[in-house]
Amino acid sequence: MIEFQNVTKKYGREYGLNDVTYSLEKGKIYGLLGPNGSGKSTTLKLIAGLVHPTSGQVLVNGKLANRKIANEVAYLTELDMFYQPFKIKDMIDFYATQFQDFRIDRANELLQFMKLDKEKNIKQLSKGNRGRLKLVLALAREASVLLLDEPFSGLDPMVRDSIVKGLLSYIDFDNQIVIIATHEIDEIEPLLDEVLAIQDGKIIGRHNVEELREMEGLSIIEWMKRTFKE
Ligand SMILES: Nc1ncnc2c1ncn2[C@@H]1O[C@H](COP(=O)(O)OP(=O)(O)OP(=O)(O)O)[C@@H](O)[C@H]1O
Repeated sequence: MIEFQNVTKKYGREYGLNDVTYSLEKGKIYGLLGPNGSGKSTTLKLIAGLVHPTSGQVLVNGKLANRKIANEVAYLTELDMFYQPFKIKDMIDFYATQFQDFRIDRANELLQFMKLDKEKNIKQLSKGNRGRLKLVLALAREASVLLLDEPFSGLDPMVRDSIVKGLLSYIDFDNQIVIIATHEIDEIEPLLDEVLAIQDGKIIGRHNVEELREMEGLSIIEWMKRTFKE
């Protein structure tokens, strides 16, 4: 379980998050949706223990989220974090030394699925293939929390669909909490259990996706247009 308790994160005078309180349960896939600068990355960084709240606290599985929480949280960042002189296989080995829950057999399977050649140098990879490699590294871990920040950026629309479907087979639906922060809502709609709308550092709406569809007849995009207008 992830708990935000009156969490504020300020960067100088700027608010990244502004007094948010909510919790997320295991076994669900959440979409964190909002415009640029709304606080999506800040939210994920707080859960990953990479930044600290200015006030309030973030708990992951009952523990304060600090650097040590990286053992339990797999985080796909929007930034390029690759060490350029490495080959893909070196990156896989490096991750295996960093994280006990990293499964090399699963990484190899994912590399095949993503059509990546282990012998390729990282610096030779196109933006799309770097995006694929980031997904491989995050999904090869058996972490209780999986954070995906813009996981499909750089991937061409032709393959996004099949990659999104492929993702499903690497998610542990009973035990993992998955949070996907993205602008590409169409592709991920079938994956999501719940959506959270974030704006100006505040959660301004939260909904179960099936209920939206069945009871209100709304797609996520329609719900968002409504939520962000209010
Ligand atoms: N390191 C930083 N220093 C100063 N301000 C920051 C920093 N990181 C984020 N902010 C500010 O905090 C707010 C939230 O930023 P955040 O990156 O969390 O938004 P986001 O929703 O992820 O945006 P995007 O969709 O553009 O990636 C923004 O106003 C941003 O300018």
